[in-house]
Amino acid sequence: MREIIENHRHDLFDTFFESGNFCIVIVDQVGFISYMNESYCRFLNVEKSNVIGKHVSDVIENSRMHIVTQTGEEEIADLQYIRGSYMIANRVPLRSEGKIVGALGMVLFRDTEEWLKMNSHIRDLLLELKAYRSQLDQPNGATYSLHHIISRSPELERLKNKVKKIAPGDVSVLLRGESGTGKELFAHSIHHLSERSTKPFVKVNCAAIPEHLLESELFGYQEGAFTGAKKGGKPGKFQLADGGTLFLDEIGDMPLNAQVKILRVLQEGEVEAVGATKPQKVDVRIIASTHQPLEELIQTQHFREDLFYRINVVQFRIPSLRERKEDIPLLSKSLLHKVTERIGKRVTDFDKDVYESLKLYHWPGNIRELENVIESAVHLTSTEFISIEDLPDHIQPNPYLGGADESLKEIIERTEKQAIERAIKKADGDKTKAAAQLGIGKTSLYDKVKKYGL
Ligand SMILES: Nc1ncnc2c1ncn2[C@@H]1O[C@H](COP(=O)(O)OP(=O)(O)OP(=O)(O)O)[C@@H](O)[C@H]1O
Repeated sequence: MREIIENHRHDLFDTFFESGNFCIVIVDQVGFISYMNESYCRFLNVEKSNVIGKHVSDVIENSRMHIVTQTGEEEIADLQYIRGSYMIANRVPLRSEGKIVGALGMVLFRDTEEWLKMNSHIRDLLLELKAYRSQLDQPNGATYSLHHIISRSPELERLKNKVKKIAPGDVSVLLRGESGTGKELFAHSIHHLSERSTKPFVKVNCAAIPEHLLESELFGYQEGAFTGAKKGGKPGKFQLADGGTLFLDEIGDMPLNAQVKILRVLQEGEVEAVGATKPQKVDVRIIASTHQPLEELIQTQHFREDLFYRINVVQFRIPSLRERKEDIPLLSKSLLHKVTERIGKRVTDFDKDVYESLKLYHWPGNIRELENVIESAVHLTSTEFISIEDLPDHIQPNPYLGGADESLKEIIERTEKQAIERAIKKADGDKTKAAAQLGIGKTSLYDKVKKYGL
């Protein structure tokens, strides 16, 4: 930096002072002009050669440069009436070896028009920023995007890539997978990546709404539609999702009569609120999810085939956690971070053998279950690390099973040795008694004692 200044002092001076639209003037300690750049000369309509050496008050109307050299106080963004309008200027005293040797003046805006233009430009940008901020603050219902889906397995990476491809369109998506595999996260992510991302994302838990309320929940009702109906009526989930995405969670649990009605809305693009006299246009993208075998439900007439084809345009199967065990360490770390942040306890990692145990378990509840296990371990641990003992019993490795790389013969022999040892100890060294307790002959016991060197 220093080198640049030393070596190119003149060029730098010219670049800064002479280029662009800045108007710059430098005066000595009593206010005589030592320098005025081209831009300022043009603005004042004066010749450079004529102004150097003149007193600033003779050249610039209402100048305060000579005052600043006296007061030693800088004046920032000061309004100065000049050539019929106000300009905005900075005036800074120049010091050398502690003494004021002059002052530098710089016109920021040559008239208030220029300032107003800039002002309105900035205001416009600020308004735009505010609009974006309020859009972000106004939750549209979709909180998660693809980067919240933690994974390293090729299966999930492939899935994420496919999601990126189909998200922008309007096709209906059916998400399948066991409970807790992350279907809802994927639904959020699809919405986020779609052109509807600024519009609402509305979730309907089809399994949780009582059958008699389903119709009014989904399609809304008009004022006075039934006793107890709210004044002014109530919009349904379809109306709330208008322009955005409707996520039909657990669609396999939806009653048949509601299936018929949903199908009609999807076919006609219109909903009829309970008690309404005419239908209302709605534009929603459907994402449905299920852990149920819909094809079997169709066979047993619990799910309508026509609705199935309507929602099953693109289908994704989210693999269970046991099918992607390589995701477990990364997921566990990320969930540990999430849990510790939520409950405010400092726990930073897992002992190495914990990862092994987590990989051996079959995770019927998938990631939701993993999160619960981690949360309980965080509560139980008294150190910064989670150890095997902090895991629930059913996840702790079975001591008889041993490590994953042991052969069946090794596991059997190790277990046999431990059982014989324990029986002999229990019988206070009486081998006849120990053999009887184990249900084997005395000779057989002696052979094994010899074999295992007991
Ligand atoms: N890949 C992942 N990375 C991080 N968190 C995940 C991941 N997958 C799922 N989760 C978390 O696991 C929990 C269950 O996920 P989600 O609700 O999306 O599953 P689901 O398949 O919709 O379950 P259900 O069928 O029971 O509704 C949530 O807390 C979610 O944040």
